[in-house]
Parts: sequence; C-alpha cells; structure tokens
Amino acid sequence: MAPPQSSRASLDFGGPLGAAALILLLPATMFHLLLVARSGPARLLGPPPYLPGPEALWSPRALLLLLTWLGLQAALYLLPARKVVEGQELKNKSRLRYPVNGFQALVVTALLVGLGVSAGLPLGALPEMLLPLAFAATLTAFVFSLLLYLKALVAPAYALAPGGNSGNPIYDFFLGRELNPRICSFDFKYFCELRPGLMAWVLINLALLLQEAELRGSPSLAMWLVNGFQLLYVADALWHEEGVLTTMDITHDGFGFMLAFGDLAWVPFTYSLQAQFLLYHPQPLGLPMASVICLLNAVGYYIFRGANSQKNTFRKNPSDPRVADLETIPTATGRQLLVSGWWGMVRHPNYLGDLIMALAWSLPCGVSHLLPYFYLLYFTALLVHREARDEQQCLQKYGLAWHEYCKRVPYRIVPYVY
Ligand SMILES: NC(=O)C1=CN([C@@H]2O[C@H](COP(=O)(O)OP(=O)(O)OC[C@H]3O[C@@H](n4cnc5c(N)ncnc54)[C@H](OP(=O)(O)O)[C@@H]3O)[C@@H](O)[C@H]2O)C=CC1
Ligand SMILES: CC(C)=CCC[C@@H](C)[C@H]1CC=C2C3=C(CC[C@@]21C)[C@@]1(C)CC[C@H](O)C(C)(C)[C@@H]1CC3
Repeated sequence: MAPPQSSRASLDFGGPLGAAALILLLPATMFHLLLVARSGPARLLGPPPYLPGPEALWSPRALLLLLTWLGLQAALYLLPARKVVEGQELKNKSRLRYPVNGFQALVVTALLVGLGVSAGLPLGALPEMLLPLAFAATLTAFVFSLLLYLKALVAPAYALAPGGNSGNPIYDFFLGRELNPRICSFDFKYFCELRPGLMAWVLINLALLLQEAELRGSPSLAMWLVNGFQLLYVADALWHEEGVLTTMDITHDGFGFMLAFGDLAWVPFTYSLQAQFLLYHPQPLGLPMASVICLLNAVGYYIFRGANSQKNTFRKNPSDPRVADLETIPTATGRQLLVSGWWGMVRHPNYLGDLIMALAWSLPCGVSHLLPYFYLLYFTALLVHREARDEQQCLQKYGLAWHEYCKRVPYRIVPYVY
C-alpha cells in the first residue's frame, strides 16, 4: 500500500470540503437541469418545477438499459484495433498501450442504432426516460468510483496519480487515487473518457430530434444545428482518439468520482441540455442567423482542432515537417514548449476554440432563456479553473522556461482580454 501525499501538497477543488460539496452538487445540478428543461418557464436559477419521487427516479429497466449500453461499448472497445499506441511515460519510466478504435465503435454503434430504429426500436421514447437513466448513471458512477477507490488501496506507489492521494478518503474518492486503473489491458479511464458518455450524448440528442419530428412534423432548424455541431464534436474526439492521451485527465488526474460521474452521467445528461430545451421550447431561427452561427462554430472548431493537433503532432515528433518550423523554448526536462503558431497566440488556444463552439451551440436556442447557456457558463468556469491547475503543473515541470513562455505569451485564453 502506498503512503499518502505530503500533507503540505496543496489540494485542488477546495480540499475535502470542496470535494464533498461537489459530490452532492454535481448530481443535484444535473437533476435540476433535467427537470427545469422540460418545465414551462425553464428558469435556470428558479426552483425545479417539482421534486421527483423515488418512482420517477428508480427504474430497473433504465438500469438494465444503461448496463447493456456500457456492455456494448466495452465489447466494441475490445474488438481488435488496427492501431495500438503508447501513452506518455509513467513514473516508473514505462508506457501503457492503448487501442485506437473509438471511431470504429461510433460507426458500429450508429449502424446498430439505425438497424434497431428500422426494426421498430422506439428511440423517440428515450427523452421520457432521461430522469431514471440519469439516476441509474449516477448510482453506477458512485458504485464504480467506490470500487476504483478500493482497487487503488492495493495499487503500487508508481501507479498512483499526483493528486488524489491526500489521505482524506472523501477528497481521494472524488479526485481518484489510481492514475490509469486497468484490468488486464482494459483501461477504465481511457474507455470512459471517450466512449459511453460521448456516444450517449449524441444518441440522446438524436432521440430528442426524432421526438421533435414526431411532435411537430419535422425537426426545427435549431435542433438540426445543435445535433450537427455536437455530433461533429463527438466524432472529432473519437477520430482523434489518441489525442486524449496528452490531456490532463489521462496524464495527471486520478480516476475517481469526478471523472467517473463526469464521463458517465454529467456529459450525456447535461451536455444534451440545448436539445432538451429545444424539444420543450421550440425557437424560430432564420437562415441568415443560422449561417452566422454555423460560421461561428466553424471558426471555433478550426482553432480547437488546429491547436490540439499542433500540440499532439509536436509532442509525438518535434521534427514532423508540420511543426518543425515553429519557434520553441527549451526546458530543463528535455521537452520543448511551442512559442509560435497557435501556442504563440495564447497559452490555451484549444480552450478558446472550445469556448467559441460552446457559444455556437447555445445561440440556436435564442436569447429568451438563460438555461441553454448553462453549458457556456459552466464550461467557462471549468476551463478557467483547469487552466490555473495546468499552469501550476507546468510551472512545477518547467520552472524558469515556463516563466519565459508566460512572458512571451502573456494571455491565457482570450488574446488581449484574459
Ligand atoms: N468539452 C469538455 O467538457 C472539455 C473539453 N476539454 C478540452 O480538452 C482539450 C484538452 O485540454 P487539457 O487537457 O485541459 O489541456 P491541454 O490539451 O491544453 O494540455 C495542456 C498541456 O499541454 C502542454 N503544453 C502547454 N503549453 C504548451 C506549449 N506551448 N507547447 C507544447 N506543449 C504545451 C503541457 O503538457 P506537456 O508539456 O507535459 O505536454 C500542458 O500540461 C482542450 O481542447 C479542452 O478544450 C477539456 C475539458 C472539458
Ligand atoms: C467538475 C466536473 C463537472 C468535472 C467533470 C469534468 C468532465 C465532464 C470533463 C473533464 C475533461 C473532459 C474532457 C472531455 C469531455 C468532458 C470531460 C470528461 C472530452 C472527452 C470532450 C471531447 C474533446 O474532444 C476532448 C477529447 C478533447 C475532451 C477531453 C477532456
């Protein structure tokens, strides 16, 4: 068993109290959003229209459906992959291997769903099951995180995450103790980060679109845009699946309640909020405005993809011709920092692109309600906090070279603003 982290190590998320609050607040917020989205006034900051009783939340059918979904995605993960890649170097200097077949899993899932729908699968009934499904996903995330916590008790020291091992059980349960928990070659964090939650998100969106078509004769333009933009985002994540191996979630954070709940419940049930809102609150959208919103999403995507690909290419092979001409700062670790190209514009150009897309996903819902802008508000807070955590980690890793980078590239996310 590994010793706890030094008690002097600063704790993220407000320490054990903050973690305890988030363990309660995140599910509560998710249920609030699900209830408010279908209520007439749809007030983000108002009280929920009613408090659901146990019979509205608990459904063995919903749990069975969720477990079948997880089983299907796990089976697709285990299918032979054409490509297997190595992750970042671990504390013991070894590297884990990861299958790259997420996009293949998306295509097979789409085919299965298509076959199911043409055979009479009532996908349009899914919106009515969101509450019990979200409850089942929350229960699953709690049980799963508990098992992960117990598994970490017998993990060797080198397998533990830099955070998440404070010795405080609530904090460690939230943040996650083990960096890459696995059974044989099945990597739980890599699997959960990209597959069941992201694909469930677009499936829920599609179900909402079909339900709207059933209710109103055809889906609205706003619903098409939200579905299209978010499908692009999810397909892009799975197409560039190996890019996730350089994100903070995989290289730094443990796998605990934050990511288990985030991946399995928060993403599918809150990221589909705009489509949920549109089903119950149809919004008029003309072609000129729709074109402007499409352009905004395209600009956001261009920055997001350009920045992420540039960094991933550079980290994989700094002499790759696509990045070899970029200016860099050497660091004492032997790794270099890009200081021109996207990463010379601001220190987190990928966050900027992601935020622009978040705005484009909300605009089709009009400006009469704050609710569809929840994602933009939450995401801004998440990225500002994430950026601060990343800065701290980079300062620790790169010291003076990081100071030099901050001097050369003074803005964090938005040029000349922040
Ligand atoms: N939709 C959603 O809910 C969420 C989406 N995201 C998205 O996920 C993506 C990944 O985000 P995240 O993991 O936070 O962070 P990044 O992908 O930005 O990774 C940060 C790391 O990049 C490396 N880096 C930083 N600056 C430079 C530089 N100048 N040159 C080379 N390498 C550099 C450092 O690691 P090292 O030097 O060790 O390589 C740093 O720790 C982003 O696009 C973000 O928008 C994130 C959270 C939630
Ligand atoms: C406090 C709180 C709500 C924590 C949970 C946060 C998680 C929902 C997010 C943390 C990082 C994420 C990433 C993506 C989805 C959301 C979570 C899990 C991501 C998979 C979305 C698609 C992108 O292309 C991505 C692969 C870059 C991204 C990685 C980070």
